[in-house]
Amino acid sequence: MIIDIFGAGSLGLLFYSRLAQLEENVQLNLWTRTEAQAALIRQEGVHFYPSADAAALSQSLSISAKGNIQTTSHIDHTGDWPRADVILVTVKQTHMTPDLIRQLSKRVAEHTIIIGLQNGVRTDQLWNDKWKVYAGITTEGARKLSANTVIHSGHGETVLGQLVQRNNTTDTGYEPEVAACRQSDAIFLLLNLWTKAGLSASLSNNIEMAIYRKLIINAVINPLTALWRISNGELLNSTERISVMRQLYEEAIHVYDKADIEWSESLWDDILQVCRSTASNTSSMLADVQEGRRTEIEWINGSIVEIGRRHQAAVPGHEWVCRLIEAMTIKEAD
Ligand SMILES: NC(=O)C1=CN([C@@H]2O[C@H](COP(=O)(O)OP(=O)(O)OC[C@H]3O[C@@H](n4cnc5c(N)ncnc54)[C@H](OP(=O)(O)O)[C@@H]3O)[C@@H](O)[C@H]2O)C=CC1
Ligand SMILES: CC(C)(CO)C(=O)C(=O)O
Repeated sequence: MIIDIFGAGSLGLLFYSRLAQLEENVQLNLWTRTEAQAALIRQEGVHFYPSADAAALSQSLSISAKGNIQTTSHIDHTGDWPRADVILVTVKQTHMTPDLIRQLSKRVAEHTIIIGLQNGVRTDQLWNDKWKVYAGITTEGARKLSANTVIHSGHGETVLGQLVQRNNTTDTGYEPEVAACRQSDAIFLLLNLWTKAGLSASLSNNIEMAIYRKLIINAVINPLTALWRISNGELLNSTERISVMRQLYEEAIHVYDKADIEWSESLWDDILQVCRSTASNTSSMLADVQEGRRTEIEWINGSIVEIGRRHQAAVPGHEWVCRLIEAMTIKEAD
């Protein structure tokens, strides 16, 4: 099986390190942005900490480079390479440019499955509608320490479900009846490999619900941790913080109701539980702000604002956090 990974950041290096350890007949192609990173990984491989505890004890595994490690700009010179069976897209929403999609298209054949692992949702039409695109909603935690060092900081699970794209007349951009879609054999092979690699994954018949559940979790936790510069667990340390979280939550479910987006009664408790179970985490948005990188706010709270706008539902809290976060990072943005 040929598996391409686009983006050698935290998640990309995690999947690469896990899959590279398999004895199975897997051809890996890892696509980086810079030649410096590709050269370093080709030369030294990846230093992989399989857990946060292993990182605390400085016990990393040395993963030798396996397969091809190249920059995405090299992709135009790989015309005769066999196309990928599976493409894991592990760049951020901010990196999903038309140029990246064009480069990725060079690796796509009719049978190729593309799995996007981004947080947040897009309201624009990104993918070629002939491609088999899946969403991967993951609670795995990964943290890149250097260009070739990564920690598997939290063991979670990944839910995969096929997105059936349709035209722009809908709220979500995707058909909900994914159960009807024929799941390709490659996805089952991938799930099997994923399990052998020590990762947990399953297929969902209602990926929409998983996507919008994760969206609210991120929309409540990420901007507030970034604004207050606190860990996820510290959100629960005062009633004032919890009441701001609650406002964002209530605005979001009001929008979901107006837009007919399904949500579960346990959602508020789920958010509190994520704060507890990832208590020491630096949220990805706080990490972006600390590093001066552009955040994914536009695809997280920004999508809630956009759906609210289309359904005349007021979302002042989400509008404010978008403005506050955008103003925090704008001068550092690349
Ligand atoms: N990390 C985690 O635990 C989780 C992350 N997610 C989601 O997964 C996505 C990825 O997150 P994460 O791995 O943390 O992000 P990172 O920023 O660590 O990784 C993104 C990588 O994409 C690379 N990249 C950017 N543009 C290109 C390009 N044109 N060609 C090739 N590579 C490129 C970046 O390279 P460079 O560094 O050189 O710019 C970077 O290494 C996000 O949407 C995030 O919200 C979801 C759940 C958990
Ligand atoms: C679930 C959560 C909030 C964990 O940190 C996350 O997905 C993120 O930081 O982006």
